[in-house]
Order: sequence, then structure tokens, then C-alpha cells
Amino acid sequence: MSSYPYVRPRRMRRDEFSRRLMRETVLTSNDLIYPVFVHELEGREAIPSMPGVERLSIDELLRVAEQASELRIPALALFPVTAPEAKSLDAAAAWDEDGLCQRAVRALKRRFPELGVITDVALDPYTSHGQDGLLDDYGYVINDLTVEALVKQALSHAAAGVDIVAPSDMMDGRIGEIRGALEVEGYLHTRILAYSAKYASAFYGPFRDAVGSASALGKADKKTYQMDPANTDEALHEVSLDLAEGADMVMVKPGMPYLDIVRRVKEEFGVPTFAYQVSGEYAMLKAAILNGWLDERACVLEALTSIKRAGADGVLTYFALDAARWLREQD
Ligand SMILES: NCc1[nH]cc(CCC(=O)O)c1CC(=O)O
Ligand SMILES: [Mg+2]
Repeated sequence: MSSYPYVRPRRMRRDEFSRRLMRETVLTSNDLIYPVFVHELEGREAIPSMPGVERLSIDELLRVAEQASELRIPALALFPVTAPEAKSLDAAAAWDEDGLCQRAVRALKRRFPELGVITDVALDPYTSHGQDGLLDDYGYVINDLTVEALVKQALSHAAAGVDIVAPSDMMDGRIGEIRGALEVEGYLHTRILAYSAKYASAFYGPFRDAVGSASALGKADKKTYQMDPANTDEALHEVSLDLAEGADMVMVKPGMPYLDIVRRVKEEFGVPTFAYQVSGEYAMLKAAILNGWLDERACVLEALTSIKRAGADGVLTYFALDAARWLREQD
């Protein structure tokens, strides 16, 4: 009795109404975070390896923020592009209270107080060598000195009024140090989104073009701090440390090639878990789309739904504006 021909799973798939009734995962604009690149120049500038994504002046950023709030996207994640002459060995521009990132945060929070603003806490846009931390004489990234710099950077973002700081550097102990400093300075409500399981991935290539750290980094890699793509237990260890140190949310990065990690993290900890569909994933999809090989709307919504199905509460995606528009048309 319990098998064919009595049991026919295709019955439920026959009509749109019963497919809708049994659908488990529904993507909405609430699941989207839009990463944006901000530059010191006027207007917008295309990023060749990320067709459709542009670097924005603060004025243009405000226009995009208006679209994002109108589409009910909960938050933007800011990525500043630092002029080469502002980069240095000690990355001091990272905690300049009048820095581009800090000015962008103030402008956004003034105009769109209800739109969430997330800033990246990491030194790579500001170091002359493109690494996420300060180097010793042998080129090794020094953990504890870097953490001191990250604390100054995070405090300057909090002072500018950011809602969420997102340390993406993978130094040990930085969540606890940043949390402690935020408490001491009275920023009790500043949330921390920890890039806890961030892999040393080749899928970040187009992002490094976008922020101009690719040329600074040259042939070097980030394997002494970002995780080995072959590991999963290490991701759980990293997440447990960041939670114990005071993270409110955790991130797995990249997204689609790492859905097993998203699933394990969500199951093990049951905390707000985010995934980053990174620049290389965007470039890969976009290249096939522009060649006419993939259907954009269907593939992008499928990819984002899959990330949510794996356990993510939200996805950072360069497709956020388009996806939110398509989702609105579907209702
Ligand atoms: N700390 C820097 C940072 N923050 C986000 C990304 C990548 C995002 C993307 O590829 O879209 C990177 C690049 C890196 O670690 O080299
Ligand atoms: Mg860690």
C-alpha cells in the first residue's frame, strides 16, 4: 500500500496551487542585503569584472539607498574604495572620522534612518599591500596589533552611527575586543555581524578589482588567516568562538559553493546566519546571462532561494535590487 501506484509524488506537483501549498522556502525582500561600492569621485564608475555593478559617489549612494528602502531591502553593506595615496602600511585611513566610509554612514543615517547600514571592518582597502592586517618583517599578518587597529576602525564606524559592524578580516579574538570597546564607549546597540567562516576563496577576485586591492595584493594570498576551502569542522569552531565573544549574527562566505557549511552552522547554533553570494559568484552568473546561456531572473532567484533553503536567514547579494523587483512583480 505504501508505494506505487498508490503513492505518486507527481500528484502534488501537477498544479500550481498544490505546488504553492507544499513550498517550504519562500524568498522575500526581507532576506536581502545589498553590498555597495563607494568612491571619492563624482558619479558612477563601471566595474568591468562585475557587469551591472558600479562604484558610487555618496550622492549616487543616496539614490540607490532610496531605491533599496522603497523595495523593502532591510540593509546595505558599504565597501569604500580608497585612493592609492591614502593607503599606508598602518592603514590609518581606516579610522579617520572624516573617511569616506564614515561620511557615507552619516549621510545614509541622516537621510534614511530606518534603512540598516552595515560596514566592513577590515584593513585591506587601506593597506598599501592589500592584506587585511599589519605585517611583520617577514610579511606575516600580526594578529593582536591588527585587532587593535580593527577596534579603532569599528569605533569610528559606531561614532558615525552605523547599525552593524561586520568584521571580515578573520583575526583571532577581534569580536571580543570590538564588543568590549563598544560596551565601554556606550554603543550598546551596535550589532556585530561576524564573518566567522570566511574562506580563502578565489571567488573574491572581482571584488578586489572593485576596491582596487587586487593590484596591491599582487600574487600574495590570505591563507594564513582565511580558512582552507577543504574544512568544515573548523567553521563550527570559528562560529562558536565568535558567538562566545559577543557576535549577534554570523556569516559564511562565499555562498553557493559553501551551502553545506551554512547548513551545519544553522543546525548547530540556531543563530542568525547569513551567507555572502560573493563577487565571483555574481560574475559567473552574469557572464553566462550576458552570453544568453542562462535565464537571469530564473537562475538568480533559484540561487538565492537555495541559499535560504540551506539555512541562511539572509543573503548579501549584488543582485539584491533586481531580485527585490522581480519578487515584487511575482506577488
Ligand atoms: N576583507 C575584505 C573583503 N570583504 C568582502 C570581500 C569579498 C566580497 C566579494 O567577493 O564579493 C573581501 C575580499 C577579501 O577578503 O579579499
Ligand atoms: Mg575567528
